[in-house]
Amino acid sequence: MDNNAITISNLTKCYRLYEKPFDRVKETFSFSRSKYSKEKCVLDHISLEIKQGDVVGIVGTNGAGKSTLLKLVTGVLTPTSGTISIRGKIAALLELGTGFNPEFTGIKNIYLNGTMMGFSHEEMEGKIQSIIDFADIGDFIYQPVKTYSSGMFARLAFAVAINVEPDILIVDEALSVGDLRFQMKCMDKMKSMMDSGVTVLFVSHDINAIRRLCTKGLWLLDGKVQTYGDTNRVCDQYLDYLKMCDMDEECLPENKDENNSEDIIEGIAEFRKGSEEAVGEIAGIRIVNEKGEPCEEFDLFEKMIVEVYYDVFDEKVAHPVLGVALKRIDDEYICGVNTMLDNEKIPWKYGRNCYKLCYTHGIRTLGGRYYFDVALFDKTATVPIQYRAKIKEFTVTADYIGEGVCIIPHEWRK
Ligand SMILES: Nc1ncnc2c1ncn2[C@@H]1O[C@H](COP(=O)(O)OP(=O)(O)OP(=O)(O)O)[C@@H](O)[C@H]1O
Repeated sequence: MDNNAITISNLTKCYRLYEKPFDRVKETFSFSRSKYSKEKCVLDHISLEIKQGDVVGIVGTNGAGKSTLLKLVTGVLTPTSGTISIRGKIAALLELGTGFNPEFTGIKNIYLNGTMMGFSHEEMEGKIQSIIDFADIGDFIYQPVKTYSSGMFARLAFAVAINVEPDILIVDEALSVGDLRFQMKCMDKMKSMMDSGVTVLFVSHDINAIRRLCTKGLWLLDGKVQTYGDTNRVCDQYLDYLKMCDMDEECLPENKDENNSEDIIEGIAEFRKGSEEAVGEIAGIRIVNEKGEPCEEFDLFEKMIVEVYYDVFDEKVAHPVLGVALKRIDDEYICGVNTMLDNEKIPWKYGRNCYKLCYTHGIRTLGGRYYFDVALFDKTATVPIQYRAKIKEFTVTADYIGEGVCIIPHEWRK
């Protein structure tokens, strides 16, 4: 038997969209079965296995289908096709209001929620005091929830969801509601639930929270699973996608499989004499690890060597300079170095030359996709002999979850 808490197979959720409200009536009563609607699939054949104890962070742009997925898992919505099988009791924190009756008091809603989760009245009696204490909304607990502020409402919803000892907890972006102290209290409680093996599905636009809390990441793109697996990898890919979106209207995701790996293995084209006026030309670069193996992926602390191959046609250039610029996929300039600044003299002999830049202590940027620009300059490092932008892309992987642009070497002291 598998140890899945949630198994989702071929799950699809579609809506019928009608241009005018009356079109729905026309379609229902049409003898010729004419269609007056368009079908919109917001989740498209999703299959997922979520193991017991997994804490899955779900990311995706607005409208990707995250909330719909959570609502289907909790049973608030029914699928158009496909199946979901659940093992254990679910508690859910969905959009404000879901699962609560506005006319009922807080207390009555607690019992109502408990019943929906499968607890008996007696079982809920044993839990009610801890829920009331956790919510901490004073006498409002005896008032109808329609009189609550959104903060009070969130407190009650949270208090119920995390005090009923669920096997599966589902949280849709709810943490941002309520005051800071309450958020910390909830986070504390959620963390201990995660540590005690509760399965969690957690939708958030806060990527750093997902990195810190989740054991797995799920990226939904247009109702489909784009990636599911290692949290950092999923977050890095998703962030790169967002950066690309900023740059590119079409917003196409990076498809790693399309990368031509032959290029890395075969390396650089042979020396060919350039045009009359050319004095030198960059043939290409290889990014290799400590063992000299070409790599596409580096841990942020891993030694990286950039081998720059260039062809010299005119040996008379005095003190040429080699520059290497590291940039993030969204063109953010991370770090540029050149041989003039470092008092290095590069070889400049007719034919193929090579000079290597070694990042001895690793790239130390946050995880994600980056690229190099490489250039040859005159001795002042201002006039380019040749500038090759975006000559090679690569990925930085990072287990250390810092924030910002790079991880500066550091230590803590008393
Ligand atoms: N009842 C409905 N009828 C038609 N379309 C709907 C309905 N409910 C949701 N949708 C559409 O389904 C898509 C997915 O919505 P969903 O709320 O799941 O996205 P989301 O990823 O949670 O987005 P957000 O980050 O903005 O909360 C959206 O395009 C939304 O407009």
